[in-house]
Amino acid sequence: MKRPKSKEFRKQQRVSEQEEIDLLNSWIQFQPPDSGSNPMSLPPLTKSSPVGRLQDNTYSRYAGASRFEQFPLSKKTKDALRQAKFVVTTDIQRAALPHALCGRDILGAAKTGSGKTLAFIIPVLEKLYRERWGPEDGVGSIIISPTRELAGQIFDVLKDVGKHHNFSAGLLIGGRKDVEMEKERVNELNILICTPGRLLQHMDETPNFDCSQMQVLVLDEADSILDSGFKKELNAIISQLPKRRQTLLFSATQTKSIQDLARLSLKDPEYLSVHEESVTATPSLLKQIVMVVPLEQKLDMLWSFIKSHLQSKILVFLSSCKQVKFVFEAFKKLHPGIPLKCLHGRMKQERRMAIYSEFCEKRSVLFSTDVAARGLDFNKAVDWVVQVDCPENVASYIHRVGRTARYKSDGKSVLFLLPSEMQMLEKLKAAKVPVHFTKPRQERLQPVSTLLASLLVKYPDLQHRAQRAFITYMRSIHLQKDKDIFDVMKLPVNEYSASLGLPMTPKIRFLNQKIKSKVVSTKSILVEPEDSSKKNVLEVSRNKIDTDPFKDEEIENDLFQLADPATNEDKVKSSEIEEIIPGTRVLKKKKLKINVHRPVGTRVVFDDEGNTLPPLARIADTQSGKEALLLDPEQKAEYYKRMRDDLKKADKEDKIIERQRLREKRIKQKMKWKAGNDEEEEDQDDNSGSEGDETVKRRHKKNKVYFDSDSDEGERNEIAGNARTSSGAATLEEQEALALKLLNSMHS
Ligand SMILES: Nc1ncnc2c1ncn2[C@@H]1O[C@H](COP(=O)(O)OP(=O)(O)OP(=O)(O)O)[C@@H](O)[C@H]1O
Repeated sequence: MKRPKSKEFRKQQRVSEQEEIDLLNSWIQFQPPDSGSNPMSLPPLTKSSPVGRLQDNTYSRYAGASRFEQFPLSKKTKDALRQAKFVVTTDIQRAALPHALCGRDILGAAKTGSGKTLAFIIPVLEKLYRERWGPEDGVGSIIISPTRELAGQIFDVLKDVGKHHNFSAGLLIGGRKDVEMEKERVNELNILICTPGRLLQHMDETPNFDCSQMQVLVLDEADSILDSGFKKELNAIISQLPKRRQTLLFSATQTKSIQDLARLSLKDPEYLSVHEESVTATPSLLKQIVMVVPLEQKLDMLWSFIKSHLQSKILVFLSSCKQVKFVFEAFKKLHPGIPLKCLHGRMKQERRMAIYSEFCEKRSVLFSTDVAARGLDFNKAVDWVVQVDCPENVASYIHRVGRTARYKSDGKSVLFLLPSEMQMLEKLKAAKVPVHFTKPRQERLQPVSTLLASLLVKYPDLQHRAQRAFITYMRSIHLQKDKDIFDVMKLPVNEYSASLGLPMTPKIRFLNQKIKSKVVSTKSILVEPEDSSKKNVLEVSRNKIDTDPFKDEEIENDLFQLADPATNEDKVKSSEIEEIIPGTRVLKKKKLKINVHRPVGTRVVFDDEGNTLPPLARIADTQSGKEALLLDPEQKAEYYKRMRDDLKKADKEDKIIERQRLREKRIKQKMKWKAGNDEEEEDQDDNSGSEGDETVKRRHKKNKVYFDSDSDEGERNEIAGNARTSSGAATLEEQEALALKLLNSMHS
């Protein structure tokens, strides 16, 4: 009984769909926007204006319309938009939709969080609908995103707005294990949302993968995809796509390179930069602060910031995976009183997605590489974006801060600049980014470096992470293109290393050890005795939240003035900055000093007060008064011989432990590798750490060798001071006992 009825119903539906499509086509063609015009300049229709086919067989104007219902869109799309509470268009939607619906190529630029996703999702759905695209037609549209998370987010929007359509869509991103299943199904999918690497993998490996009929190509974050990082992949992809297609490019920072665009063979593209006339390049509700923070104070500043914003959702950008891992692990051990998370390109895809979703839902701090810099629209607003490391350029800055203050909501951001990076301020100003330059409140800083030093003593793994974080940071600065801003030779290497809690500055082999450390103000490093560190940890976490060096009212007044180091009352000269901001590592009474420049292999000996003793003083201890000064030369020689023997013995023991540790590490890594665990690839280059696509991993593999050597360096540094001796086959327990003994003897 039901069958004929449903057949009839389907037929009826087909007829009414065809009628709707005919109407839409006539409507679109009746009064298309002039080529080269920006529909934003047209007066909007009133809310009560008649829409669609009018009585005199004409159609209403849709160029310049400001409500979705006024556009020639299918009922299915309009219903979904209404249900998702999308009623009024944003500027970029108002500008782009009329041209896109006419089938024109578009190069669209609009501020972050201004609704670019809908500006391309709607035309994709409408084009395929009007073409009556079905399962048998295969791939009709390809949407490319630079990161997996962003691809996932676009997929969610597509599912939402396209829920009444019958298209099949697939999310093709790297890091997913079900690639074989994907290969079986990919030809049945109508809309592909993908990262470049995975798409290329299908083009290369999937039998009969066919996109020769595809209609619309979209590049979200187009400038990033057209960038040299994805050049090869994109060229290979484009070469397999039909020339006759519509191409839509969107980004908050658009490419203007003719060369880039030529690769895409755009046809008379419409350049729509809707906020070009705007006074600012960033969202108007975004309050932006820039602070000069010396490298060795960055973690103190970050810690203080987190401690004073425990009720906020904070996104923290660091320049490499290894830095993210180190800061996350170290701060987690210090229990700041707010959940901490981390996100970087070396994590398993499932975990990345889970962390992304958790951060959408909960108040927390997310430490991230640039993998979260573009496009992500965290569900519940991000309160603060903190850029601990300077972004590589202004575009990157704009995308990072754009994770807050999205679509009518407000937000705040703070950028830590090194004194040597002050040029960035000029560049931001030139790019119409309104930043407020402010000085950090030194008296309210909560130093964390000494706590880190204690943690590193307690957790050798963390020390390893700190070394890697140090090396990758140095390398990231070394590799930055903009040498006006980034100069590795200007970095206070030793102070920075000490601020991470490292007892010694790791060697930086890639610089051929050319870095000369600037005048080292603190020649000694501070080490807390273990129990005192515990006490300090507790004290820090108990600290009151009322010490906020970033108080918001400070930035309210002249937030929208461009900070001008030359005219601003906070006139900044690098030399002055160093005066303004004293070193953090102020010696405190009870702290112990260890001379980091002591000869290799020298043991540090402490007196009852906890002060370090030079070797002779140790002998003097056993003598009294003047006698101590008149030491018998023979006695002295004998003492030194004994000491050398002791050291040799200790070195031998150290060496055994270290070899064992390295062996275990290698075995562990092998097992991990065998198990196909692609997470936590410790020895890989993660200098950018910002990519989520496996293509990018491939790209980085070249560097892997380079970084492996850096890591070796780190390892060597860790064991610096230990003489090389033959290996002994001690058991793990014995090694541990030995290590414990050595540690105790060092601290007793
Ligand atoms: N017309 C609209 N009405 C209400 N909300 C909208 C509208 N268009 C988009 N939004 C919302 O605005 C937010 C930002 O949109 P979207 O992520 O598309 O911005 P974007 O311009 O792509 O940002 P980015 O440059 O960072 O990628 C989203 O939460 C989205 O749901």
